[in-house]
Amino acid sequence: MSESILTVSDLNANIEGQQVVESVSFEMLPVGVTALLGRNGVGKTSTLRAILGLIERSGEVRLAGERIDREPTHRIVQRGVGYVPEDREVFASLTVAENLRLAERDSSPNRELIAELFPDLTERSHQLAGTLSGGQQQMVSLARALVNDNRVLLVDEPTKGLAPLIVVDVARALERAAETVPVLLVEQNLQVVRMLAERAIVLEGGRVVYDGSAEELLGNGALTKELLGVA
Ligand SMILES: Nc1ncnc2c1ncn2[C@@H]1O[C@H](COP(=O)(O)OP(=O)(O)OP(=O)(O)O)[C@@H](O)[C@H]1O
Repeated sequence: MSESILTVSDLNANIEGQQVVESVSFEMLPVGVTALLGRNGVGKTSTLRAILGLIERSGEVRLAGERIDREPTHRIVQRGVGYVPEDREVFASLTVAENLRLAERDSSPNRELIAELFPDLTERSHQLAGTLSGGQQQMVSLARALVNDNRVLLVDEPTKGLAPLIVVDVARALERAAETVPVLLVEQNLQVVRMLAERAIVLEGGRVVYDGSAEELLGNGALTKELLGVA
């Protein structure tokens, strides 16, 4: 079995004095997509933000065996933890090309991979990002992370609020991206989870309540209803 790329042990996090992540532990294999699931407000986004040091937290986080939980966020990112936040942070008044250039931190950015994964963005390289559709902005957001070599990519609800056809495009881009970098994916759309993830970790009240096969979870209607609140 391959070694864990991301190991989270007894992670706790608070927002304004409220504990939002409670003793979360899991290991992530260095391949494919691991889905981080759970009902609204159970602490999925907070878990990603705690791994990145964006909120107050305690516990251990290791990247390929090395502790990163005592480092500031910019160092964690430099070490290769890519982040695609929930709110598609693009610079609206800059072009697509400028958005990508600003994200480049490696001396040899993955421009060919971006062109291959997102041909539409290449065509729109001179368009202002603020004039793109939600789906296109999500592609820019993903491309901004993939332009650098990451060891792991944390992606938060990439298909939220997108039209069904665009959801499929985003899922395909993620599937292709996951061939180059392991992805920890927060996703509410279970069709997307089914398509992409082999493994699922489910949170409830800030704690891990399931860690196992995504197929087994989603194939078990009663368990899916119990843990995710949907049939
Ligand atoms: N900025 C904030 N200020 C106060 N409370 C917050 C803040 N951000 C999150 N919380 C609270 O922390 C808890 C966990 O939120 P979090 O966003 O991590 O959950 P989530 O599982 O990602 O939810 P969702 O699926 O709705 O995005 C919730 O109770 C939420 O209300």
